[in-house]
Amino acid sequence: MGKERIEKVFKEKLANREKLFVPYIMAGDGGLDILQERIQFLEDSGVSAIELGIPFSDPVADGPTIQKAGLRSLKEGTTLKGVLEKLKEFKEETTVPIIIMTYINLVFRYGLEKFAEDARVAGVDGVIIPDVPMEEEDLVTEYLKRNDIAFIRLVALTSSEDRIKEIARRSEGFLYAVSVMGTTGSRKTHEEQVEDYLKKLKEYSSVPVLAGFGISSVEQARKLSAHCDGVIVGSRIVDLFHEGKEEEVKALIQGSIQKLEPSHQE
Ligand SMILES: O=P(O)(O)OC[C@@H](O)[C@@H](O)c1c[nH]c2ccccc12
Repeated sequence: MGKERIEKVFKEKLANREKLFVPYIMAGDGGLDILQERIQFLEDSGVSAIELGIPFSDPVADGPTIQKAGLRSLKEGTTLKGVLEKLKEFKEETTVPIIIMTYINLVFRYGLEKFAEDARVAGVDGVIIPDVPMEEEDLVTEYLKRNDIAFIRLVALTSSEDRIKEIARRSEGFLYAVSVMGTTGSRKTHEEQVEDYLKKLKEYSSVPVLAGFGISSVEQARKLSAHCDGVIVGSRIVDLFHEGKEEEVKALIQGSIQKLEPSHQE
């Protein structure tokens, strides 16, 4: 359970020459009653962990797809408390690591200490809180540490070398490399830049490095994970589930994992 579960599962998959795949889903999109079934489906499809979003009224880091999913979920009456209670109900049957993604406001409202404790009891292994900067993280990490929950850190393409080094040094569970693709500059230059960035992160980080943001196809997932340990896919998965295209979700996951053939030197 906890941080060790993430690290153990990831290590086993990597030792088995699989790339890591972490889907993001919005908790309560379609109602909390389907959460267990959805987690089970993803687990059976071979994911390495699940990033479970908590809906929030002011999701500053979310794109339009995830914002819409958040609104649907809020309409269903989803709360942080409700999600943790639901997870707790079936935690004995869940073997895939669960990572909660929430904004700090919701955590403050819940109570930091209580959140960390209730998350542990619910079987949560890690959390992502994108609006807590490195300079202010101690407040949160103290409680998470006590409950053995990994605080997953994000790095950006625009982070300075020193900042990248420091975040990588502190990383737990895995390092989330925000790798937005195809926005500025020529495609080639951009790809080279992302490649160097991921390679650098790999060098500094003692935990696996996963690339996320803007990945929606098997081709993109394979391209990026060639330079790191795997990928995180959010919006595409959220859309496919919403449209009822579960088989496409499975195909995206399984195509991206691309188990590597053992090399002849071994
Ligand atoms: O949706 P995308 O482009 O596939 O990117 C993943 C992302 O949505 C997911 O990890 C996420 C959802 N909300 C966030 C807020 C901050 C950081 C990350 C996230």
